[in-house]
Amino acid sequence: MALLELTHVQKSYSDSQNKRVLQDISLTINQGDYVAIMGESGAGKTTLLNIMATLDNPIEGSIKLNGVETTDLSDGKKAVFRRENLGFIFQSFDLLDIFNNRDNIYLPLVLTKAPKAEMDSRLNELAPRLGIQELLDKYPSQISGGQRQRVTAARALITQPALILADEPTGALDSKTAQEMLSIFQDVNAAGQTIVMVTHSSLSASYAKKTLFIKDGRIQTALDRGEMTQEEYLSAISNQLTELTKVGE
Ligand SMILES: Nc1ncnc2c1ncn2[C@@H]1O[C@H](COP(=O)(O)OP(=O)(O)OP(=O)(O)O)[C@@H](O)[C@H]1O
Repeated sequence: MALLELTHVQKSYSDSQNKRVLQDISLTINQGDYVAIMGESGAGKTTLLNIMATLDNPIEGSIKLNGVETTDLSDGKKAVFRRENLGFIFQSFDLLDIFNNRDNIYLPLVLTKAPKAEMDSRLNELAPRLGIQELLDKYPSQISGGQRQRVTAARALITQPALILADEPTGALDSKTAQEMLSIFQDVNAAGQTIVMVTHSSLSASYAKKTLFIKDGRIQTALDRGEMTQEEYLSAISNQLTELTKVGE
């Protein structure tokens, strides 16, 4: 079933001489997909993710999430829609320093008036997996960037959203913690949640089921993992990235 459908999406920013940052993006993400988005710096990956997230509007095109045309929603409705359908692991969507980490993680559930016992039981399951038990009573300003990233992941995962959107989720993590985060993503994906992840890391992308390569605001190519082992997929992704940088040289 199509969870997210982008049709002929175009984007330019008014302060960049109307250069098309996204040229003509059409893609479908089905329920249960795990999609990595790769491409060089400035290719348009974060812009695309922000548009999928309803945090930014395209200048042309349609975005349907769960069958709802999100470009037509008012800002208030978009906020409710995001809360009900999406989980964000974005650096720009940082934790609030007025709350400790536990309350930051609970916040999206508090907004949906979830019972406290339910919040506790979900956090008790997530916290050890993300290695954040010791951090829950601290405040975001008291922990490192990588630790904040893990707390942010808990905040995104605790609502069990239909679609998890992640921008460089392993960027600030050491390799062991990065592997942990990716294995959690694999588990939640196996349990039916859909993930879209922007990454510069071929290794991170090799955990996904499909990788989209963006160049100059267009999807240049897509690579399905299919029956490949993770090692074979990693090598295919690395080769594709090399090809991508060659084109137009
Ligand atoms: N708010 C903005 N206003 C003006 N131009 C922007 C804005 N955000 C991004 N851009 C421009 O749009 C283009 C695509 O940026 P985007 O951040 O989407 O790329 P990216 O592929 O995510 O890059 P990176 O890997 O470096 O994060 C770049 O040329 C960038 O300078």
